[in-house]
Amino acid sequence: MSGGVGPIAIETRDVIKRYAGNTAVNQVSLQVKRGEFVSLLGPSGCGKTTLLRLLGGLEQPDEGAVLLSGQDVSGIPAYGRNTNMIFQQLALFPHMDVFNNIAYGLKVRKTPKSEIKRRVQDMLELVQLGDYSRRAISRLSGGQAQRVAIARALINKPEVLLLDEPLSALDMQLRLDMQRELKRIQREFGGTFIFVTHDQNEAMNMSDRIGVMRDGKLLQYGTPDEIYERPVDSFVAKFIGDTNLLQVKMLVEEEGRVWVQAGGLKLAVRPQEGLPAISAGSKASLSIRYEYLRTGEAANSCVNRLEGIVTESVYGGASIRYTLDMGGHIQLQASSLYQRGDARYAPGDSLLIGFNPEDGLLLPNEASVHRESSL
Ligand SMILES: Nc1ncnc2c1ncn2[C@@H]1O[C@H](COP(=O)(O)OP(=O)(O)OP(=O)(O)O)[C@@H](O)[C@H]1O
Repeated sequence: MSGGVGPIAIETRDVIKRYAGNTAVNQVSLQVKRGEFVSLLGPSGCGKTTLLRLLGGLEQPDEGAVLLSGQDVSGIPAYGRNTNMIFQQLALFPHMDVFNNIAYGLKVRKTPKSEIKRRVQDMLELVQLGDYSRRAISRLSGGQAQRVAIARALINKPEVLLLDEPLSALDMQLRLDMQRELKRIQREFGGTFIFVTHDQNEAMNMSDRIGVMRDGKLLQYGTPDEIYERPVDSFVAKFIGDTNLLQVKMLVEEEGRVWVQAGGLKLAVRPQEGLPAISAGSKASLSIRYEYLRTGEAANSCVNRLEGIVTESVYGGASIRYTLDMGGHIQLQASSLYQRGDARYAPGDSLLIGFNPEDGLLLPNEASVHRESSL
């Protein structure tokens, strides 16, 4: 298989899946290109696993269609599709060694022995377990077992590999290592991987595109940059990264700026491209990422300048996070890059903070928009 991103590998069209009165997946349309690494991200119960199982044929849609390489595969069970799945419980065969675990799919298909040997060896090289062929499964570390599961799932060259939180049982350091490993394996193998996680950092670290889900809906589908910088609503803004969300009232739009009011504060923000216009007098959310708020000297040159009282100061090595009381029950958090010798503020200090119109994002309050970033 060649690397790079190609035509659409797998796709859902308005897929709906219901369980006894509960709509687990609600009209989801998703397109994943060949060679992409896509994560499905969202809180517990939002429908990620159900969507993955629909892609893999472990569930069938009540409405809508699933297409694999342009062919409608709705109704075709998992064994009839050229997809494969890895679960959190890796389900390796404990009584077989590494070789036989990986070879299993080929043996079932009665592949000639010499070919099995060659392809298992290729897979062992891919996952960097070249010398582990005869090792018992019980004698593998957590990370090695993950690699065996990946090799076993890839040996039949599935068009799409579906991964359901396979790293969530690993401790933090190993989990970070395996994130990098999975990306490397995906690049070398050149396949299409779809990965379910509820960990936003994991999704950001690994993905070409992220699908953010909530209540069975795909709220937004885009690159990590798009999702972080242009979230479609306040839920996505808060779910990915740290952000201040202020309830604001729209005042007027003038000279390319929208003036909004939050408590006693009047703030200028840039009108939003690609989002529905919010009319004067109505309510919206203003999202300002912690790191977009400048503090101290740096705030002086900002269009919006505000004075707050520090209520908390948390030292994080490379940065400091301040919590500020802005009066009128408004609290803001600001994260400043920190180098030894920089000014530091303590609880009780007054601190000037600021941001420019382009660093504030006005968002509709509800998840009332459903936008897919253009492919
Ligand atoms: N087999 C089933 N029968 C009944 N309800 C189900 C079934 N599978 C899932 N659901 C329901 O569908 C909804 C979506 O579940 P799903 O497992 O897809 O969510 P998820 O986002 O993967 O959650 P988690 O991160 O907790 O695994 C939930 O309300 C769940 O209870």
